[in-house]
Amino acid sequence: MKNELLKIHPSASLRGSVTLPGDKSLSHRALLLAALADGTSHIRNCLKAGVTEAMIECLQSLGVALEIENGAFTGSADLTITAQGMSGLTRPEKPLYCRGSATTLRLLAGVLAAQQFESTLDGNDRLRMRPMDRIVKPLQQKGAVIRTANGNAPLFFSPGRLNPSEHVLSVASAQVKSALLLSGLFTEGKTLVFEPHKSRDHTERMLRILGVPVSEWEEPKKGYAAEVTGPVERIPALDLKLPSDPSSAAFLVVAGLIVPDAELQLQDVCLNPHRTGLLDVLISMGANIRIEPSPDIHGEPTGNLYVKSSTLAASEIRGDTVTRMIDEFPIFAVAATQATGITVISDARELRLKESDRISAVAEELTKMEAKIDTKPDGLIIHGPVSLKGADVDARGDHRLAMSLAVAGLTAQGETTIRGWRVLEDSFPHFPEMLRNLGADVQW
Ligand SMILES: O=C(O)C1=C[C@@H](OP(=O)(O)O)[C@@H](O)[C@H](O)C1
Ligand SMILES: C=C(OP(=O)(O)O)C(=O)O
Repeated sequence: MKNELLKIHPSASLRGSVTLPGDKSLSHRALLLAALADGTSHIRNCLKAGVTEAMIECLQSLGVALEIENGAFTGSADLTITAQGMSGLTRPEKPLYCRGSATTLRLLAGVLAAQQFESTLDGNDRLRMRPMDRIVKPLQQKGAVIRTANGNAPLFFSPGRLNPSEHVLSVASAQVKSALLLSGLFTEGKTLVFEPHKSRDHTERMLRILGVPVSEWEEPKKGYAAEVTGPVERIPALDLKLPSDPSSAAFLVVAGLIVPDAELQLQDVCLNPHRTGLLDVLISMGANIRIEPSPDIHGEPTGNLYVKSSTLAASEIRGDTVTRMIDEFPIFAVAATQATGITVISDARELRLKESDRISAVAEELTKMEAKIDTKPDGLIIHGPVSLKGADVDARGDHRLAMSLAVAGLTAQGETTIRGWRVLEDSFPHFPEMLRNLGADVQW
């Protein structure tokens, strides 16, 4: 098949300034809250990629009117969304298909659990393998009526009455926390969620700027609390310009560090403190990254990043840092192959439950490029620095693995070919083009 392979050759230099697509997590929340708002919302710089297209299609099936203003597939789009308020969604005629996006499915679950109509949430084969009990059980505890296929998608929702509830999560998860807080908007009384480490708090921040109070505190035994009180009668229409995605920025940050003569500027990146784990870790490893903060955008810290080629030293990562860089481990592993010493990642069992088993997949694919990586049940041990060798590698249906392998290819001797690379269109459709514009030798 034509264009089946992405081919990468080593790059001596990478230079330029880029604006990345809108943040994936913020785009999901903005779309969903706009679908519950009163009237017409405007979302600028919304991520326009596979995962948000899934959310857009699901919302259209729920009766929400969406217009994509600039139309072009640029990685971001300006959207106009017209909705009928908190009780304005309508019964979908067919199952809502979330492709491979757990964020889409889990956030929607929180809202569908509260509707007075039946609906079904489903996804692709990989999403059907990911654990959904983590949202289904607490939502059932609140009174939601949900049937599953053994704790996995598809999820079948029937009308139920939601009760106030308290949940103590065993693993920090912004998707689970957000699903519960969203269901709390439809619950008479309090919905309270504790998590052991604080995960990204975009839902809390966005609800607050829309005038919905969210209380947060910390308790010694139960952890970090987030609480909403419902029912919320009305959400005003949104008018938001979203900052760029730090998880997409991560690929260019690492490319800028490991390519020999590199100097990159990344504009308007979301710097929510629960997303900046990778930057903190890389800086502690000696990375030449300058962060220039700009004024907050709609309650989210934002800034420009300046990255230059660097010499890295190995690091140990565990605990809440894992939560703060949960999507960045595939690309972090590439950086660690170039760092002097042994990098150890622990407490990261969750990585086995993402788009791929990111512990095995990262180790196996980078080993094909002659990286020295051992796996543990809860993480990776990476020995560096090694001279990577170009190889024939596989994205395994995981957008973040595809882009990480492409960045590894920029420093590998010879040619790296990536099978199944188009999966990167799930979150960053213009990544290969952007790399090429910065001076990389990338072909497809
Ligand atoms: O809430 C979100 O937007 C997300 C939360 C994280 O998942 P978990 O909640 O499963 O940790 C992250 O991996 C995902 O890409 C986006
Ligand atoms: C894990 C991810 O997404 P999701 O859980 O939404 O599929 C990701 O984007 O890296």
